[in-house]
Amino acid sequence: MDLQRPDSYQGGAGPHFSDHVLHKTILVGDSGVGKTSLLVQFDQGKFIPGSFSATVGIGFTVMLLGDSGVGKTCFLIQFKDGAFLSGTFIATVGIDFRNKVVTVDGARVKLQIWDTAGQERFRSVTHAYYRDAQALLLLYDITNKSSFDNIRAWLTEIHEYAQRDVVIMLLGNKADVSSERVIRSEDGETLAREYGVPFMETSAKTGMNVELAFLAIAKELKYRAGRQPDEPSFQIRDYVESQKKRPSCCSFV
Ligand SMILES: Nc1nc2c(ncn2[C@@H]2O[C@H](COP(=O)(O)OP(=O)(O)OP(=O)(O)O)[C@@H](O)[C@H]2O)c(=O)[nH]1
Repeated sequence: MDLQRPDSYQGGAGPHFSDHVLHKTILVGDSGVGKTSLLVQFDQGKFIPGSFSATVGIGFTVMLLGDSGVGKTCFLIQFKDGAFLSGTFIATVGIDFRNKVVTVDGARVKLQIWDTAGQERFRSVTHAYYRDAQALLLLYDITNKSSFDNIRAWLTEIHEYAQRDVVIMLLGNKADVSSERVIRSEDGETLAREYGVPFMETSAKTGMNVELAFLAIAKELKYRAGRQPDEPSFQIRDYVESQKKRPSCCSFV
């Protein structure tokens, strides 16, 4: 396999993405062969010895789901690197992943985030990964009605393939494109309430609520993993409602 960095790649920390080209590559192989180390070496130009998750102490797996083109890859890259991939849209093939460590109430929590292909033809591949996920971020595109209409079908699949107590969050992405909005924020809220899941609108372009989505998930999972006696109870829906930002302009056509 010949891994070519994009022309704009300069090495080191920080985003260096070409505006026009996005290469998507999947690393496959048995557990422990060094897929993560290879990815870190390519991304940061260094080898991190020892077990990453062992060093961090606590880790969770989060999966991004939703129709093709809703912005899952951009959402992940905005969270991981603080950059937005504009330009040509290249659909994800199969599954891809990134790690990021976040700090929750003073503790370091590693999130391993799986970016799945939204296209129907990859569904059987992605189903195989559902059971390993502790949280699912389910995205639709506020400018694309069918991506919203398909949320019920996604939830049916989730109930069929995922863990019974998986944490689910519904996200209406591309909230920055208010002029092309076709799904009202209230519609997202109503659907989320019906299924008892937290909801917010996000923008992988501006970064609105992107970090909050992952932080809320990390808080909920850490809370579930081992609540300390003096720790107050954590309600993810209340937390999201109190913290989320709303799009500044709410024009609706
Ligand atoms: N304006 C705007 N565009 C976005 C946003 N998120 C993604 N896009 C654009 O939407 C297109 C699709 O984004 P991707 O992140 O590749 O979509 P995906 O959900 O990963 O698609 P699949 O890999 O096929 O499942 C790209 O052209 C992005 O630039 C957003 O928040 N705002």
